Amino acid sequence: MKVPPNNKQYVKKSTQSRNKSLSIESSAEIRASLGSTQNSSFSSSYPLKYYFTPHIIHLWLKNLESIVHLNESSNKKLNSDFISWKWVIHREKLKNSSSWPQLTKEEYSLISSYVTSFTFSYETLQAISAIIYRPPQIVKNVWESIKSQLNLNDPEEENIKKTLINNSRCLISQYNVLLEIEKDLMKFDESLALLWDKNVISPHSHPSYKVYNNIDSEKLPYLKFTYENLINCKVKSPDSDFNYGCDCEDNCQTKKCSCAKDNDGGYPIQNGRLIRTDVGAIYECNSNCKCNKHCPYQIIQNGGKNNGLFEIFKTSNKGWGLRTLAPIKKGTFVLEHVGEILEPRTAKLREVCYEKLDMMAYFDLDFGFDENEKLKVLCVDSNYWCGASRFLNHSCDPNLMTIPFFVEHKDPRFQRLAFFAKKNIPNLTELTFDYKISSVKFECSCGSNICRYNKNTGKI
Ligand SMILES: C[S@@+](CC[C@H](N)C(=O)[O-])C[C@H]1O[C@@H](n2cnc3c(N)ncnc32)[C@H](O)[C@@H]1O
Repeated sequence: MKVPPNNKQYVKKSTQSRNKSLSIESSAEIRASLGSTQNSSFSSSYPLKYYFTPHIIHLWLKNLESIVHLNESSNKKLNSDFISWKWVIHREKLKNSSSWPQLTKEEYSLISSYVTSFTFSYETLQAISAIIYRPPQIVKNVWESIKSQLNLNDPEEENIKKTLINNSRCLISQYNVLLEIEKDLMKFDESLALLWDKNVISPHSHPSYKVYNNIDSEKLPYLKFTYENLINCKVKSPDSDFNYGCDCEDNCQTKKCSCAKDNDGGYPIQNGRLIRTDVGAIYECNSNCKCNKHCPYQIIQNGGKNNGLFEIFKTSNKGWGLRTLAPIKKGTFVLEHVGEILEPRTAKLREVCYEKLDMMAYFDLDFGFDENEKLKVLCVDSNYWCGASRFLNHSCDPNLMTIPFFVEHKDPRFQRLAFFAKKNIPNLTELTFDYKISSVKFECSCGSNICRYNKNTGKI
């Protein structure tokens, strides 16, 4: 079985941490919830993270999200059952057994508690399967037998459809996605050991960035490249009160422009360069404004698609990295950090999964929010849907810095993230920024002589 040379993917980029409320014991559990009984192939001495490509993790998470997003009260019961020690221990035991033992009384009564309080649905079935770590078919059989004892109707295909239709449109679209995902995951089950075999996994996605590897034979993982944020369907639309623009008749040539005034101390980019670094966030003109794209307050939004200037390359000690193929002047907008925008509950769920796999790939969009407003804070996940910035490594002496910015929606939740050059950056230099990780455990290979994590130079 082949194991990738370096599959450490991410570290947490936000300084704010969240509490755990849902625990995912192992991916085998999810496979079990999808009907696989071949859990023995999964036990191995290799850490779980070695088995997962960003694509697989993405599919896996999507499936899990559809399970836990039923409704508030259903979720409460499902979550508390999922994390209760009783079922955690139970799952551990089942994971180590080579065949499925007979259903226990406790498992039966757990299923029973759902039959009496929940409407049958595909999602509930999967969630129960995940809690007790049994294939959904077993759970379904028990569900049906309990229903018939209670003299209730058997779950029919039509009933399932009706339940789904009664739920939100979002859930219906998820149902189809779920079926697709299930197919994919079944394939994944069969070829688990081959996942990292270069002959089987050829590069599927074709980023429009150059890719260069003179270190080893590893190919770029299968990712979905995007230039714009993709908004997850569970995220509430921006508040329309914040969709406004300026009335400038002169293409914003005077400082009277109301968008420019949104910026503390005035619009901070002049002649294409950031003139102040103490800006909280940058506000730009947008399609609601009377100006055209030649207005001086539309710099970031017009520079984001410059993908010819970067190269994704293999570093000797940090996995893949990103470097510039042209010199960059201090203060220039370099690129936007894009990915999938998630609402806090989905983000929290993914965080738990990523933590288990020791790979974090998200930014909290928390600029301007205080500690009490965490439930409003959206998050960018760039594990799978991503831009070139996904490959930016950490440095304690970075050449990039992040600044939030707003264009179309000035709704504070929908802030976007821009990387600006902190210094003049010569051609072929690796682009880096400071992840601001507080953990002492971070094994930093930035190589800077002011490295905070290095025993000799560090302060952390
Ligand atoms: C956002 S990803 C960057 C791209 C990554 N190198 C890759 O190959 O996909 C973050 C991950 O890169 C690696 N990394 C980034 N900066 C690093 C550093 N200074 N020292 C060691 N590893 C680093 C860690 O494995 C981290 O989890």
